[in-house]
Amino acid sequence: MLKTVNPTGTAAWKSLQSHFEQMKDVTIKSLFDADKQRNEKFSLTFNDQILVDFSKNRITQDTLDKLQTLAKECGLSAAIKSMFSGEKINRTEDRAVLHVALRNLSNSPIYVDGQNVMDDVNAVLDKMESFSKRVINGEWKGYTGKAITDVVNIGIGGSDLGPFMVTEALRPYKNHLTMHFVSNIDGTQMAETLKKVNPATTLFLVASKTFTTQETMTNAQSARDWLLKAAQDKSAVAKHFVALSTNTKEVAKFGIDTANMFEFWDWVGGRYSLWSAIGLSIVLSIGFDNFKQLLAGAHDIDNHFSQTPLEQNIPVILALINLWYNNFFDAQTEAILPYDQYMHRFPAYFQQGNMESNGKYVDRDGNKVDYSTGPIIWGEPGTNGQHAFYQLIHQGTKLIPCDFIAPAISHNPLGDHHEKLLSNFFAQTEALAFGKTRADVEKEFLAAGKSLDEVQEIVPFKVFEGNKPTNSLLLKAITPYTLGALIAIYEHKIFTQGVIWNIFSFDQWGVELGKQLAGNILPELQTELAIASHDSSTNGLINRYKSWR
Ligand SMILES: O=P(O)(O)OC[C@H]1O[C@H](O)[C@H](O)[C@@H](O)[C@@H]1O
Repeated sequence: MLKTVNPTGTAAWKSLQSHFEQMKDVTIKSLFDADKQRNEKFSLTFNDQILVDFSKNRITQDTLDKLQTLAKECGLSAAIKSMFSGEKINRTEDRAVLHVALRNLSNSPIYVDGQNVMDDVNAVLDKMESFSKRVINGEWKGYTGKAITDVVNIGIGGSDLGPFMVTEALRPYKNHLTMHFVSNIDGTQMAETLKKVNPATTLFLVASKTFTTQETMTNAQSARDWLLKAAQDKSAVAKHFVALSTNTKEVAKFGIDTANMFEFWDWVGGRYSLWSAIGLSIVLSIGFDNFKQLLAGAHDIDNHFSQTPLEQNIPVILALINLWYNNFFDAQTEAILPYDQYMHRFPAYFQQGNMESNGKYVDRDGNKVDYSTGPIIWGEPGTNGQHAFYQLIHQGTKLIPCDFIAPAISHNPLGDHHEKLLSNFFAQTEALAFGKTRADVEKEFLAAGKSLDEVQEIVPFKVFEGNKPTNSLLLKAITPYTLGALIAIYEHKIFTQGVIWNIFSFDQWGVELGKQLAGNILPELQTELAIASHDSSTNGLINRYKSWR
Protein backbone atom coordinates (compact mmCIF):
# COMPACT_ATOMS: atom_id res chain seq x y z
CA MET A 1 0.00 0.00 0.00
CA LEU A 2 1.15 3.56 -0.62
CA LYS A 3 2.44 5.03 2.61
CA THR A 4 1.16 8.46 3.46
CA VAL A 5 3.78 11.11 3.98
CA ASN A 6 3.06 14.80 4.19
CA PRO A 7 5.73 16.06 1.78
CA THR A 8 6.01 19.42 3.54
CA GLY A 9 6.89 17.64 6.78
CA THR A 10 9.95 15.89 5.35
CA ALA A 11 13.53 16.95 6.01
CA ALA A 12 14.02 17.18 2.23
CA TRP A 13 11.20 19.72 1.88
CA LYS A 14 12.75 21.94 4.55
CA SER A 15 16.10 21.64 2.89
CA LEU A 16 14.51 22.57 -0.45
CA GLN A 17 12.91 25.62 1.17
CA SER A 18 16.25 27.00 2.25
CA HIS A 19 17.80 25.95 -1.05
CA PHE A 20 15.06 27.93 -2.80
CA GLU A 21 16.17 31.08 -0.93
CA GLN A 22 19.62 30.62 -2.52
CA MET A 23 18.27 29.73 -5.95
CA LYS A 24 15.39 32.11 -6.47
CA ASP A 25 17.53 34.85 -7.99
CA VAL A 26 20.07 32.63 -9.75
CA THR A 27 19.82 32.93 -13.50
CA ILE A 28 19.94 30.14 -16.03
CA LYS A 29 22.55 32.20 -17.84
CA SER A 30 24.86 32.25 -14.83
CA LEU A 31 24.47 28.47 -14.48
CA PHE A 32 25.56 27.98 -18.10
CA ASP A 33 28.42 30.48 -17.73
CA ALA A 34 29.70 28.61 -14.69
CA ASP A 35 29.67 25.16 -16.26
CA LYS A 36 30.58 24.47 -19.86
CA GLN A 37 29.45 20.85 -19.48
CA ARG A 38 25.98 21.76 -18.26
CA ASN A 39 24.21 20.28 -21.26
CA GLU A 40 25.86 16.87 -20.87
CA LYS A 41 25.16 16.81 -17.15
CA PHE A 42 21.53 17.83 -17.45
CA SER A 43 20.28 15.75 -20.33
CA LEU A 44 19.44 12.10 -20.91
CA THR A 45 18.83 10.09 -24.05
CA PHE A 46 16.34 7.26 -24.20
CA ASN A 47 17.24 4.43 -26.56
CA ASP A 48 18.92 6.74 -29.08
CA GLN A 49 15.40 7.99 -29.91
CA ILE A 50 14.47 10.72 -27.45
CA LEU A 51 16.84 13.39 -26.13
CA VAL A 52 15.52 15.00 -22.97
CA ASP A 53 17.42 18.22 -22.33
CA PHE A 54 16.56 19.69 -18.94
CA SER A 55 19.60 21.95 -18.69
CA LYS A 56 17.65 25.18 -19.30
CA ASN A 57 16.12 25.03 -15.84
CA ARG A 58 16.69 26.98 -12.65
CA ILE A 59 18.36 24.00 -11.03
CA THR A 60 21.78 22.82 -9.95
CA GLN A 61 22.94 19.30 -9.16
CA ASP A 62 22.22 20.17 -5.55
CA THR A 63 18.61 20.99 -6.45
CA LEU A 64 18.18 17.62 -8.15
CA ASP A 65 19.83 15.79 -5.24
CA LYS A 66 17.45 17.41 -2.79
CA LEU A 67 14.42 16.70 -4.97
CA GLN A 68 15.50 13.08 -5.30
CA THR A 69 15.82 12.86 -1.53
CA LEU A 70 12.28 14.20 -1.29
CA ALA A 71 11.08 11.48 -3.68
CA LYS A 72 12.84 8.87 -1.55
CA GLU A 73 11.40 10.21 1.70
CA CYS A 74 7.93 10.11 0.13
CA GLY A 75 8.36 6.43 -0.74
CA LEU A 76 8.51 6.73 -4.52
CA SER A 77 10.40 3.48 -5.17
CA ALA A 78 7.98 1.46 -3.05
CA ALA A 79 5.04 3.17 -4.77
CA ILE A 80 6.38 2.22 -8.20
CA LYS A 81 6.68 -1.39 -7.04
CA SER A 82 3.13 -1.27 -5.67
CA MET A 83 1.72 -0.06 -8.97
CA PHE A 84 3.64 -2.53 -11.13
CA SER A 85 2.78 -5.47 -8.90
CA GLY A 86 -0.96 -4.89 -9.11
CA GLU A 87 -1.61 -3.61 -5.59
CA LYS A 88 -4.88 -1.71 -5.23
CA ILE A 89 -3.26 1.70 -5.06
CA ASN A 90 -6.45 3.42 -6.30
CA ARG A 91 -7.86 3.12 -2.80
CA THR A 92 -10.97 5.26 -3.11
CA GLU A 93 -12.21 2.96 -5.87
CA ASP A 94 -10.49 -0.15 -4.45
CA ARG A 95 -8.73 -0.86 -7.73
CA ALA A 96 -5.30 -1.79 -9.01
CA VAL A 97 -3.70 0.56 -11.56
CA LEU A 98 -2.26 -1.52 -14.34
CA HIS A 99 -2.03 0.31 -17.63
CA VAL A 100 1.52 -1.06 -17.53
CA ALA A 101 0.08 -4.58 -17.90
CA LEU A 102 -1.62 -3.59 -21.16
CA ARG A 103 1.77 -3.03 -22.76
CA ASN A 104 3.70 -5.66 -20.86
CA LEU A 105 5.16 -7.24 -23.97
CA SER A 106 7.59 -9.32 -21.91
CA ASN A 107 4.45 -11.09 -20.66
CA SER A 108 5.75 -11.53 -17.12
CA PRO A 109 2.79 -12.42 -14.90
CA ILE A 110 1.00 -9.63 -13.02
CA TYR A 111 -1.58 -10.64 -10.46
CA VAL A 112 -4.76 -8.95 -9.35
CA ASP A 113 -6.76 -10.83 -6.71
CA GLY A 114 -4.60 -13.90 -7.35
CA GLN A 115 -5.24 -13.95 -11.08
CA ASN A 116 -2.65 -13.32 -13.76
CA VAL A 117 -4.14 -10.49 -15.80
CA MET A 118 -1.81 -11.14 -18.74
CA ASP A 119 -4.02 -14.00 -19.98
CA ASP A 120 -6.97 -11.66 -20.44
CA VAL A 121 -4.79 -8.87 -21.85
CA ASN A 122 -3.34 -11.15 -24.51
CA ALA A 123 -6.72 -12.64 -25.41
CA VAL A 124 -8.18 -9.18 -26.09
CA LEU A 125 -5.10 -8.12 -28.06
CA ASP A 126 -5.55 -11.22 -30.24
CA LYS A 127 -9.20 -10.39 -30.76
CA MET A 128 -8.33 -6.81 -31.70
CA GLU A 129 -5.76 -8.07 -34.16
CA SER A 130 -8.05 -10.48 -35.98
CA PHE A 131 -11.02 -8.12 -36.01
CA SER A 132 -8.98 -5.16 -37.29
CA LYS A 133 -7.44 -7.29 -40.04
CA ARG A 134 -10.90 -8.27 -41.26
CA VAL A 135 -12.10 -4.67 -41.30
CA ILE A 136 -8.95 -3.32 -42.95
CA ASN A 137 -8.79 -5.99 -45.67
CA GLY A 138 -12.49 -5.61 -46.43
CA GLU A 139 -13.57 -9.04 -45.24
CA TRP A 140 -15.89 -7.53 -42.62
CA LYS A 141 -19.02 -6.43 -44.48
CA GLY A 142 -21.77 -3.96 -43.72
CA TYR A 143 -25.47 -4.73 -44.09
CA THR A 144 -25.44 -4.34 -47.89
CA GLY A 145 -22.37 -6.54 -48.29
CA LYS A 146 -19.96 -3.66 -48.80
CA ALA A 147 -16.63 -3.27 -47.00
CA ILE A 148 -16.14 -0.64 -44.27
CA THR A 149 -14.71 2.72 -45.35
CA ASP A 150 -15.32 4.88 -42.26
CA VAL A 151 -14.93 4.29 -38.54
CA VAL A 152 -16.67 6.50 -35.98
CA ASN A 153 -15.36 6.29 -32.43
CA ILE A 154 -18.08 7.39 -30.03
CA GLY A 155 -16.58 8.10 -26.62
CA ILE A 156 -15.59 10.96 -24.34
CA GLY A 157 -12.76 11.81 -21.94
CA GLY A 158 -10.33 8.91 -21.80
CA SER A 159 -12.43 7.03 -24.33
CA ASP A 160 -11.85 9.77 -26.90
CA LEU A 161 -8.81 11.94 -26.18
CA GLY A 162 -6.18 9.18 -26.29
CA PRO A 163 -7.35 7.41 -29.45
CA PHE A 164 -7.95 10.75 -31.19
CA MET A 165 -4.58 12.16 -30.17
CA VAL A 166 -2.70 9.02 -31.27
CA THR A 167 -4.49 8.54 -34.59
CA GLU A 168 -3.75 12.17 -35.40
CA ALA A 169 -0.13 11.95 -34.24
CA LEU A 170 0.41 8.81 -36.32
CA ARG A 171 -1.47 9.89 -39.43
CA PRO A 172 1.56 9.12 -41.64
CA TYR A 173 1.01 5.46 -40.75
CA LYS A 174 -2.69 5.34 -41.53
CA ASN A 175 -4.44 3.11 -44.03
CA HIS A 176 -7.45 3.78 -46.26
CA LEU A 177 -10.02 3.84 -43.43
CA THR A 178 -11.30 7.30 -42.56
CA MET A 179 -11.53 7.89 -38.82
CA HIS A 180 -14.05 10.12 -37.08
CA PHE A 181 -14.38 10.93 -33.40
CA VAL A 182 -17.60 12.04 -31.77
CA SER A 183 -17.46 12.97 -28.10
CA ASN A 184 -19.63 15.98 -27.32
CA ILE A 185 -23.25 15.66 -26.22
CA ASP A 186 -23.84 18.67 -28.47
CA GLY A 187 -25.80 17.09 -31.33
CA THR A 188 -23.82 19.22 -33.76
CA GLN A 189 -20.81 16.93 -33.64
CA MET A 190 -22.81 13.77 -34.40
CA ALA A 191 -24.96 15.51 -37.01
CA GLU A 192 -21.91 16.88 -38.85
CA THR A 193 -20.17 13.49 -38.74
CA LEU A 194 -23.20 11.64 -40.07
CA LYS A 195 -23.31 14.03 -43.02
CA LYS A 196 -19.90 12.72 -44.07
CA VAL A 197 -20.50 8.97 -43.87
CA ASN A 198 -22.59 6.29 -45.53
CA PRO A 199 -24.54 3.92 -43.25
CA ALA A 200 -23.71 0.91 -45.45
CA THR A 201 -19.96 1.36 -45.00
CA THR A 202 -19.58 2.87 -41.53
CA LEU A 203 -18.45 1.06 -38.40
CA PHE A 204 -19.27 2.60 -35.00
CA LEU A 205 -17.08 1.88 -32.01
CA VAL A 206 -18.95 2.66 -28.83
CA ALA A 207 -16.09 3.35 -26.44
CA SER A 208 -16.98 3.66 -22.80
CA LYS A 209 -15.41 2.06 -19.77
CA THR A 210 -18.64 2.25 -17.79
CA PHE A 211 -21.06 2.17 -20.72
CA THR A 212 -23.26 4.55 -18.75
CA THR A 213 -21.73 7.91 -19.73
CA GLN A 214 -24.56 10.18 -20.81
CA GLU A 215 -22.76 11.75 -23.76
CA THR A 216 -21.60 8.46 -25.23
CA MET A 217 -24.84 6.59 -24.74
CA THR A 218 -26.86 9.44 -26.25
CA ASN A 219 -24.54 9.67 -29.25
CA ALA A 220 -24.55 5.88 -29.70
CA GLN A 221 -28.35 5.82 -29.59
CA SER A 222 -28.58 8.53 -32.27
CA ALA A 223 -26.06 6.69 -34.45
CA ARG A 224 -28.04 3.48 -34.11
CA ASP A 225 -31.31 5.23 -35.01
CA TRP A 226 -29.60 6.71 -38.08
CA LEU A 227 -28.29 3.31 -39.14
CA LEU A 228 -31.62 1.57 -38.63
CA LYS A 229 -33.45 4.27 -40.57
CA ALA A 230 -31.29 3.40 -43.56
CA ALA A 231 -31.05 -0.37 -43.06
CA GLN A 232 -34.64 -1.02 -41.93
CA ASP A 233 -33.36 -4.21 -40.34
CA LYS A 234 -32.27 -4.71 -36.72
CA SER A 235 -29.67 -7.30 -37.68
CA ALA A 236 -27.63 -4.46 -39.26
CA VAL A 237 -26.60 -3.33 -35.76
CA ALA A 238 -24.32 -6.35 -35.29
CA LYS A 239 -22.48 -5.50 -38.52
CA HIS A 240 -21.99 -1.83 -37.70
CA PHE A 241 -21.60 -1.56 -33.92
CA VAL A 242 -18.93 -2.86 -31.62
CA ALA A 243 -18.40 -1.98 -27.98
CA LEU A 244 -15.19 -1.23 -26.09
CA SER A 245 -16.05 -1.52 -22.44
CA THR A 246 -15.69 -3.14 -19.04
CA ASN A 247 -19.45 -3.47 -18.61
CA THR A 248 -20.81 -6.57 -20.37
CA LYS A 249 -24.28 -6.16 -18.88
CA GLU A 250 -24.81 -2.62 -20.19
CA VAL A 251 -23.34 -3.53 -23.59
CA ALA A 252 -25.91 -6.32 -23.97
CA LYS A 253 -28.67 -4.00 -22.73
CA PHE A 254 -27.78 -1.49 -25.43
CA GLY A 255 -28.26 -4.23 -28.03
CA ILE A 256 -24.66 -4.87 -29.04
CA ASP A 257 -23.85 -8.56 -29.33
CA THR A 258 -21.25 -9.27 -26.62
CA ALA A 259 -19.34 -11.25 -29.26
CA ASN A 260 -18.67 -7.80 -30.71
CA MET A 261 -17.40 -6.49 -27.41
CA PHE A 262 -13.73 -5.79 -26.73
CA GLU A 263 -13.22 -6.01 -23.05
CA PHE A 264 -11.02 -4.22 -20.58
CA TRP A 265 -11.02 -4.13 -16.81
CA ASP A 266 -11.62 -1.88 -13.84
CA TRP A 267 -7.85 -1.65 -13.22
CA VAL A 268 -7.51 0.44 -16.41
CA GLY A 269 -8.14 4.11 -15.68
CA GLY A 270 -10.08 5.95 -18.40
CA ARG A 271 -7.29 8.45 -19.05
CA TYR A 272 -4.75 5.60 -19.19
CA SER A 273 -6.83 3.38 -21.47
CA LEU A 274 -5.57 4.02 -25.00
CA TRP A 275 -3.40 0.91 -24.59
CA SER A 276 -6.49 -1.25 -23.98
CA ALA A 277 -9.49 -2.15 -26.16
CA ILE A 278 -10.16 1.61 -26.15
CA GLY A 279 -7.26 1.72 -28.63
CA LEU A 280 -9.24 -0.23 -31.25
CA SER A 281 -9.66 2.92 -33.37
CA ILE A 282 -5.85 3.26 -33.31
CA VAL A 283 -5.45 -0.34 -34.44
CA LEU A 284 -8.00 0.14 -37.22
CA SER A 285 -6.27 3.31 -38.36
CA ILE A 286 -2.61 2.26 -38.34
CA GLY A 287 -2.77 -1.54 -38.19
CA PHE A 288 -1.99 -3.95 -35.37
CA ASP A 289 1.78 -4.09 -35.93
CA ASN A 290 2.10 -0.34 -35.50
CA PHE A 291 -0.13 -0.48 -32.41
CA LYS A 292 2.24 -3.08 -31.01
CA GLN A 293 5.14 -0.71 -31.61
CA LEU A 294 3.25 1.93 -29.63
CA LEU A 295 2.92 -0.59 -26.79
CA ALA A 296 6.61 -1.48 -27.15
CA GLY A 297 7.71 2.14 -26.71
CA ALA A 298 5.58 2.47 -23.59
CA HIS A 299 6.79 -0.89 -22.25
CA ASP A 300 10.42 0.15 -22.64
CA ILE A 301 9.69 3.32 -20.68
CA ASP A 302 7.91 1.22 -18.04
CA ASN A 303 11.12 -0.78 -17.66
CA HIS A 304 13.17 2.40 -17.59
CA PHE A 305 10.88 3.95 -14.97
CA SER A 306 10.74 0.89 -12.73
CA GLN A 307 14.40 -0.13 -13.01
CA THR A 308 16.50 3.01 -13.44
CA PRO A 309 17.87 4.80 -10.37
CA LEU A 310 16.03 8.06 -9.67
CA GLU A 311 19.12 10.04 -10.70
CA GLN A 312 18.86 8.80 -14.32
CA ASN A 313 15.14 8.30 -14.46
CA ILE A 314 13.54 10.50 -17.14
CA PRO A 315 9.93 10.61 -15.87
CA VAL A 316 11.15 11.14 -12.31
CA ILE A 317 13.48 13.98 -13.25
CA LEU A 318 10.77 15.74 -15.27
CA ALA A 319 8.35 15.28 -12.38
CA LEU A 320 10.78 16.69 -9.83
CA ILE A 321 11.73 19.71 -11.92
CA ASN A 322 8.11 20.73 -12.37
CA LEU A 323 7.39 20.08 -8.72
CA TRP A 324 10.24 22.49 -7.93
CA TYR A 325 8.46 25.25 -9.87
CA ASN A 326 4.99 24.26 -8.70
CA ASN A 327 5.75 24.17 -5.00
CA PHE A 328 8.68 26.52 -4.51
CA PHE A 329 8.35 29.12 -7.28
CA ASP A 330 4.52 29.03 -7.11
CA ALA A 331 4.16 28.34 -10.83
CA GLN A 332 0.50 27.68 -11.56
CA THR A 333 0.65 26.23 -15.05
CA GLU A 334 2.79 24.21 -17.42
CA ALA A 335 2.73 24.53 -21.18
CA ILE A 336 3.23 21.59 -23.53
CA LEU A 337 4.33 22.87 -26.92
CA PRO A 338 4.71 20.27 -29.66
CA TYR A 339 6.55 21.46 -32.77
CA ASP A 340 4.76 18.91 -34.91
CA GLN A 341 1.36 19.50 -36.47
CA TYR A 342 0.35 15.85 -36.16
CA MET A 343 0.79 16.19 -32.39
CA HIS A 344 -1.82 18.93 -32.15
CA ARG A 345 -3.96 17.07 -29.59
CA PHE A 346 -1.04 16.10 -27.34
CA PRO A 347 -1.51 19.05 -24.94
CA ALA A 348 -5.28 18.41 -24.73
CA TYR A 349 -4.63 14.74 -24.06
CA PHE A 350 -2.39 15.53 -21.10
CA GLN A 351 -4.78 18.18 -19.91
CA GLN A 352 -7.00 15.30 -18.91
CA GLY A 353 -4.08 13.01 -18.07
CA ASN A 354 -2.58 15.45 -15.63
CA MET A 355 -5.44 17.59 -14.38
CA GLU A 356 -7.87 14.74 -13.74
CA SER A 357 -5.11 12.77 -12.04
CA ASN A 358 -3.52 15.39 -9.84
CA GLY A 359 -6.10 18.19 -9.56
CA LYS A 360 -6.94 17.25 -5.96
CA TYR A 361 -6.96 19.05 -2.62
CA VAL A 362 -7.58 16.03 -0.41
CA ASP A 363 -4.56 13.95 0.59
CA ARG A 364 -4.38 10.17 1.00
CA ASP A 365 -5.49 10.50 4.63
CA GLY A 366 -8.58 12.44 3.63
CA ASN A 367 -7.25 15.79 4.85
CA LYS A 368 -7.12 19.03 2.94
CA VAL A 369 -3.58 19.73 1.75
CA ASP A 370 -1.85 23.00 2.56
CA TYR A 371 0.45 22.94 -0.45
CA SER A 372 -0.10 23.21 -4.16
CA THR A 373 -0.83 20.01 -6.14
CA GLY A 374 -1.44 19.47 -9.86
CA PRO A 375 -0.69 22.26 -12.33
CA ILE A 376 -2.92 23.66 -15.05
CA ILE A 377 -1.82 22.11 -18.35
CA TRP A 378 -2.23 23.91 -21.63
CA GLY A 379 -0.56 24.37 -24.98
CA GLU A 380 -0.81 24.52 -28.73
CA PRO A 381 1.42 23.29 -31.51
CA GLY A 382 4.39 25.47 -32.46
CA THR A 383 4.70 27.83 -34.23
CA ASN A 384 1.05 28.81 -33.90
CA GLY A 385 1.52 29.48 -30.20
CA GLN A 386 4.39 31.86 -30.91
CA HIS A 387 2.03 34.18 -32.75
CA ALA A 388 -0.59 33.96 -30.04
CA PHE A 389 0.45 33.59 -26.41
CA TYR A 390 4.26 33.45 -26.27
CA GLN A 391 4.30 37.19 -25.54
CA LEU A 392 3.14 36.39 -22.02
CA ILE A 393 5.64 33.55 -21.58
CA HIS A 394 8.50 35.87 -22.59
CA GLN A 395 7.48 39.15 -20.97
CA GLY A 396 4.48 38.45 -18.74
CA THR A 397 4.48 38.42 -14.94
CA LYS A 398 3.85 34.69 -14.59
CA LEU A 399 6.38 31.90 -14.51
CA ILE A 400 5.39 29.25 -17.04
CA PRO A 401 7.66 26.22 -17.30
CA CYS A 402 7.38 24.86 -20.84
CA ASP A 403 8.05 21.53 -22.49
CA PHE A 404 9.14 21.91 -26.09
CA ILE A 405 8.71 18.73 -28.15
CA ALA A 406 9.92 18.21 -31.72
CA PRO A 407 10.97 15.48 -34.14
CA ALA A 408 14.36 15.74 -35.87
CA ILE A 409 12.93 14.04 -38.95
CA SER A 410 9.67 15.26 -40.43
CA HIS A 411 7.17 12.96 -42.13
CA ASN A 412 6.65 15.72 -44.69
CA PRO A 413 10.01 17.05 -45.84
CA LEU A 414 8.52 19.89 -47.83
CA GLY A 415 11.14 22.38 -49.01
CA ASP A 416 12.83 23.98 -46.02
CA HIS A 417 9.73 23.92 -43.79
CA HIS A 418 11.25 21.61 -41.24
CA GLU A 419 14.48 23.59 -40.86
CA LYS A 420 12.37 26.69 -40.36
CA LEU A 421 10.14 24.94 -37.84
CA LEU A 422 13.10 23.59 -35.91
CA SER A 423 14.96 26.89 -36.01
CA ASN A 424 11.99 28.28 -34.08
CA PHE A 425 12.01 25.31 -31.71
CA PHE A 426 15.69 25.91 -30.85
CA ALA A 427 15.39 29.70 -30.82
CA GLN A 428 12.47 29.85 -28.41
CA THR A 429 14.13 27.94 -25.57
CA GLU A 430 17.30 29.96 -26.12
CA ALA A 431 15.35 33.23 -26.01
CA LEU A 432 13.37 32.16 -22.95
CA ALA A 433 16.45 31.09 -21.02
CA PHE A 434 18.90 33.84 -21.92
CA GLY A 435 16.68 36.78 -22.88
CA LYS A 436 18.08 40.01 -24.22
CA THR A 437 19.72 42.64 -22.01
CA ARG A 438 19.38 46.40 -22.11
CA ALA A 439 22.94 46.55 -23.39
CA ASP A 440 22.04 44.20 -26.26
CA VAL A 441 19.06 46.35 -27.21
CA GLU A 442 21.13 49.53 -27.14
CA LYS A 443 23.87 47.92 -29.21
CA GLU A 444 21.31 47.01 -31.85
CA PHE A 445 20.03 50.58 -32.00
CA LEU A 446 23.54 51.97 -32.30
CA ALA A 447 24.30 49.52 -35.09
CA ALA A 448 21.19 50.75 -36.88
CA GLY A 449 22.56 54.30 -36.71
CA LYS A 450 20.26 55.58 -33.94
CA SER A 451 21.43 57.67 -31.01
CA LEU A 452 20.67 56.33 -27.53
CA ASP A 453 18.88 59.58 -26.62
CA GLU A 454 16.51 59.06 -29.45
CA VAL A 455 15.56 55.48 -28.42
CA GLN A 456 15.71 55.75 -24.64
CA GLU A 457 11.94 55.51 -24.18
CA ILE A 458 11.49 52.39 -26.26
CA VAL A 459 14.40 50.41 -24.82
CA PRO A 460 12.62 48.87 -21.75
CA PHE A 461 9.95 47.32 -23.94
CA LYS A 462 12.55 45.52 -26.02
CA VAL A 463 14.38 43.93 -23.11
CA PHE A 464 13.81 40.23 -22.34
CA GLU A 465 14.65 39.26 -18.78
CA GLY A 466 15.02 35.63 -19.78
CA ASN A 467 15.43 33.03 -17.02
CA LYS A 468 12.28 31.26 -18.17
CA PRO A 469 12.66 27.51 -17.69
CA THR A 470 12.11 24.94 -20.42
CA ASN A 471 12.66 21.28 -21.17
CA SER A 472 13.40 20.23 -24.74
CA LEU A 473 12.31 16.78 -25.84
CA LEU A 474 13.86 16.10 -29.21
CA LEU A 475 12.65 12.88 -30.82
CA LYS A 476 14.44 11.30 -33.74
CA ALA A 477 11.03 11.03 -35.42
CA ILE A 478 7.43 10.66 -34.29
CA THR A 479 6.91 6.94 -34.78
CA PRO A 480 4.54 4.54 -33.04
CA TYR A 481 7.46 3.47 -30.84
CA THR A 482 8.64 6.95 -29.83
CA LEU A 483 5.09 8.22 -29.33
CA GLY A 484 4.35 5.27 -27.04
CA ALA A 485 7.50 6.08 -25.09
CA LEU A 486 6.70 9.79 -24.89
CA ILE A 487 3.17 9.19 -23.60
CA ALA A 488 4.48 6.78 -20.97
CA ILE A 489 7.08 9.34 -19.85
CA TYR A 490 4.29 11.84 -19.15
CA GLU A 491 2.11 9.20 -17.48
CA HIS A 492 4.87 8.27 -15.05
CA LYS A 493 5.72 11.89 -14.45
CA ILE A 494 2.13 12.39 -13.27
CA PHE A 495 2.32 9.28 -11.08
CA THR A 496 5.59 10.42 -9.49
CA GLN A 497 4.16 13.83 -8.61
CA GLY A 498 0.97 12.30 -7.21
CA VAL A 499 3.03 10.05 -4.93
CA ILE A 500 5.00 13.01 -3.59
CA TRP A 501 1.92 15.20 -3.17
CA ASN A 502 0.35 12.35 -1.19
CA ILE A 503 -2.81 12.32 -3.28
CA PHE A 504 -4.68 9.59 -5.13
CA SER A 505 -3.91 10.09 -8.82
CA PHE A 506 -6.25 7.47 -10.22
CA ASP A 507 -9.73 8.50 -9.12
CA GLN A 508 -11.73 11.49 -10.37
CA TRP A 509 -14.46 12.30 -7.88
CA GLY A 510 -14.30 15.94 -8.92
CA VAL A 511 -16.24 15.27 -12.11
CA GLU A 512 -19.27 13.81 -10.32
CA LEU A 513 -21.09 16.79 -8.82
CA GLY A 514 -21.72 18.49 -12.16
CA LYS A 515 -23.11 15.25 -13.61
CA GLN A 516 -25.38 14.80 -10.62
CA LEU A 517 -26.77 18.35 -10.81
CA ALA A 518 -27.28 18.06 -14.59
CA GLY A 519 -29.32 14.95 -13.81
CA ASN A 520 -31.55 17.05 -11.52
CA ILE A 521 -31.90 19.85 -14.06
CA LEU A 522 -32.68 17.78 -17.16
CA PRO A 523 -36.29 16.98 -16.15
CA GLU A 524 -36.80 20.65 -15.30
CA LEU A 525 -35.92 21.53 -18.88
CA GLN A 526 -38.45 19.06 -20.14
CA THR A 527 -41.43 20.94 -18.64
CA GLU A 528 -42.80 24.38 -19.36
CA LEU A 529 -43.02 25.26 -15.66
CA ALA A 530 -41.02 28.16 -14.24
CA ILE A 531 -38.18 26.82 -12.09
CA ALA A 532 -37.58 28.01 -8.53
CA SER A 533 -35.68 25.11 -6.97
CA HIS A 534 -32.15 26.56 -7.28
CA ASP A 535 -30.27 29.70 -6.34
CA SER A 536 -31.50 32.85 -8.09
CA SER A 537 -28.75 32.79 -10.73
CA THR A 538 -29.37 29.19 -11.80
CA ASN A 539 -33.16 29.73 -11.72
CA GLY A 540 -32.77 32.91 -13.77
CA LEU A 541 -30.62 31.21 -16.40
CA ILE A 542 -32.93 28.21 -16.73
CA ASN A 543 -36.04 30.36 -17.00
CA ARG A 544 -34.50 32.67 -19.59
CA TYR A 545 -33.41 29.62 -21.61
CA LYS A 546 -36.98 28.33 -21.50
CA SER A 547 -38.42 31.62 -22.64
CA TRP A 548 -35.95 31.87 -25.52
CA ARG A 549 -35.97 28.34 -26.86
O1 LIG B 1 -15.23 5.65 -20.63
P1 LIG B 1 -16.37 6.22 -19.87
O2 LIG B 1 -16.82 5.33 -18.75
O3 LIG B 1 -17.51 6.57 -20.81
O4 LIG B 1 -15.89 7.56 -19.20
C1 LIG B 1 -15.52 8.67 -19.93
C2 LIG B 1 -14.91 9.76 -19.06
O5 LIG B 1 -15.91 10.30 -18.22
C3 LIG B 1 -15.72 10.41 -16.82
O6 LIG B 1 -16.60 11.38 -16.31
C4 LIG B 1 -14.32 10.72 -16.37
O7 LIG B 1 -14.16 12.07 -16.03
C5 LIG B 1 -13.25 10.35 -17.36
O8 LIG B 1 -12.14 9.90 -16.64
C6 LIG B 1 -13.69 9.29 -18.32
O9 LIG B 1 -12.64 9.01 -19.21
